Amino acid sequence: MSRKQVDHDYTLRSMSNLMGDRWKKVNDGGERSLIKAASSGSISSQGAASAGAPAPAAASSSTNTRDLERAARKQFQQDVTPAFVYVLAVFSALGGFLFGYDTGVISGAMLLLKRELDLSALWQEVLISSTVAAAALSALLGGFLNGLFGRRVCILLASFFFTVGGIVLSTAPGKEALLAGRLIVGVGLGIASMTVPVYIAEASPPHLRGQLVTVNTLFITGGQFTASLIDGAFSYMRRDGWRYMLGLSVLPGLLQFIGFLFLPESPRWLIQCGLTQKARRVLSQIRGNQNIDEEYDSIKNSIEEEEKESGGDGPVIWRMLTYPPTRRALVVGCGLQMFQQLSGINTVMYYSATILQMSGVRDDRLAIWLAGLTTLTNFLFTLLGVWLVERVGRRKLSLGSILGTCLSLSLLAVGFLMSAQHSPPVTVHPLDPMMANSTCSKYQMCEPCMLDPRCGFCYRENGSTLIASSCVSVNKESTEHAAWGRCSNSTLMRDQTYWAYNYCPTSYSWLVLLGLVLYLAAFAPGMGPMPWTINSEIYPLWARSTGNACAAGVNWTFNILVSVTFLHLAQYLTYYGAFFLYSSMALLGFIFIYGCLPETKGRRLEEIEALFENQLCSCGASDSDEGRQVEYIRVKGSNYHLSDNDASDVD
Ligand SMILES: O[C@H]1[C@H](O)[C@@H](O)[C@H](O)[C@@H](O)[C@H]1O
Repeated sequence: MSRKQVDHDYTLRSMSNLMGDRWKKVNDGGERSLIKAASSGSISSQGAASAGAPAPAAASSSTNTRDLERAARKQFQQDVTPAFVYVLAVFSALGGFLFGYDTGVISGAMLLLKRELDLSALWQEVLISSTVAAAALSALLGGFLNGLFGRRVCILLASFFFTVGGIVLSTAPGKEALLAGRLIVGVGLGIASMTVPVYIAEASPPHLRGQLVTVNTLFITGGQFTASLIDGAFSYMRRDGWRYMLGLSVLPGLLQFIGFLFLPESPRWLIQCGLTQKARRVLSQIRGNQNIDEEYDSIKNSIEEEEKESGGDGPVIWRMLTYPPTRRALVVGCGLQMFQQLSGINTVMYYSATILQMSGVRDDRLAIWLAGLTTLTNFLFTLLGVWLVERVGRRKLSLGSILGTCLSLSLLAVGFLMSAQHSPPVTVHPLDPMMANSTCSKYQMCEPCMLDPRCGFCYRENGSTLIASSCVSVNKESTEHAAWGRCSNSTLMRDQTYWAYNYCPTSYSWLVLLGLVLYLAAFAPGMGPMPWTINSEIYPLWARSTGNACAAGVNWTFNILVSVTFLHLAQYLTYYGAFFLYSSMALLGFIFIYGCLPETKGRRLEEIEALFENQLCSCGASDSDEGRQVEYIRVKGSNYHLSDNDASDVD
């Protein structure tokens, strides 16, 4: 399949409203082809009919024509996109919002929780990572549930888990109940993360599919931003503030649950299950006043064909692995998710507060609010992705994004390297009153001192010079203070005395800050959303839920792997080593995407399987006509050709 071609039945009703008199002005010969065929030989059965139309009109009419074409496109898209599809996408994307909210809110909640419930470091780790681990497992299980019960039931199930989890968390009497709540929320996250993109993709018309699925990632980053605002607001409430932070997720969970009691099942899943009458009803409901015969037939035919081709019995995953096109799609889908996480997004987000502290923001509260700026930047640049996805396509967007990610990670690494090379020396070595010869007092420079998780750097600042700097053991209860000495509590910390844990004061912080901003600007529009969007469209229907389940499972697994290993990585490789490593991962990701990802923009879900029929990594050869979007509308036997690229003429 080399060219996208959408063939819609279209009544003259809306077209004639639109063209009215102008049509009469340029035509006096009754109904015939309005626009000549695509200049570069976009011949199809319908296109061929157009090609036989009379010669092009004079150049003077070309401006009119372009206006006409633009207006026709607008009208066409308005008619094929009833508001219902948007309602459906927004209610589904609440799952994305909860994904972002529940993964983001925990860092702020933990600051309060650890004090109030006296949590050990192990319990803190367990509470944070249990959700991600549960999500990884339930995403895999979600594939099975999706195939069995359908997308709608799975989304209902996920929102039920979000709601119950939120209630358990906000009323938890102790850490065990908190763990139960976090696990329940994690199960919801896994199911929602794999189901929502599939559901939106299956309900959307092809020209909007990328945008609407990308909206789900916009909701993820929106959820992360909201979580940072809520964390900031409730951080002032020392007692029980965490109950509100964790419990507020009940509201969107409940809203989604109620919404989905009324929203329909995916028509594609219904057809697959043989519920054809219901599928027809749903399809015409979500396509508004459109004639759905052609779309319905095309889905039905391709399901029948797919089933014949993929053949054989056995578990879906086995059939996927033994059938070359789905095996290739699975490699691409899982590879994208893996490289998304290996590019270190969650480390960068998590580490942003420290990066800000390095830049001289010393007030804790201010650092929390400023960390909100990081999540806001992530959100705003994802918005750019929503705008770009249908304009430049998935492949170019992913390639540009991962290249930018790779370069900005290198800049971050250089920033850390410069900071390390100009690391301030330890000038005083006070004796540790508790353990006379602790390791901390042996360090001569700030860099090794801060890389050791047991130590922190205590110093005074006189203008821009550091004086009386020492490396001291950290307080075991809270990393905000030293275990002893002048940095051990706020009252002793007068006269420009500061405690730096996890970072060193540096004059190169601007470089790190610049790297952070560029990183988010590059990652968020492409590598953030594209793995989800592309996975929702590259598998044939019979393999879609399993394919998405595997890819989401890979995403969550690498998420936990990268975040759990970061501090150890930093300890062994230093910060700049860790960021250079992420940068090389992004470079590998670039090569992978360049070689293996075909363009899926504008194609019908049923056409996409053909893109994976050839050898796996053919450097995008299958999308030679990428960007050419050709849509045909049948106007009582005539052909209207909408082309993005041509200045077509009216005959
Ligand atoms: O696509 C999302 C998004 O980019 C988030 O910001 C990130 O935290 C998730 O891990 C990722 O899957």
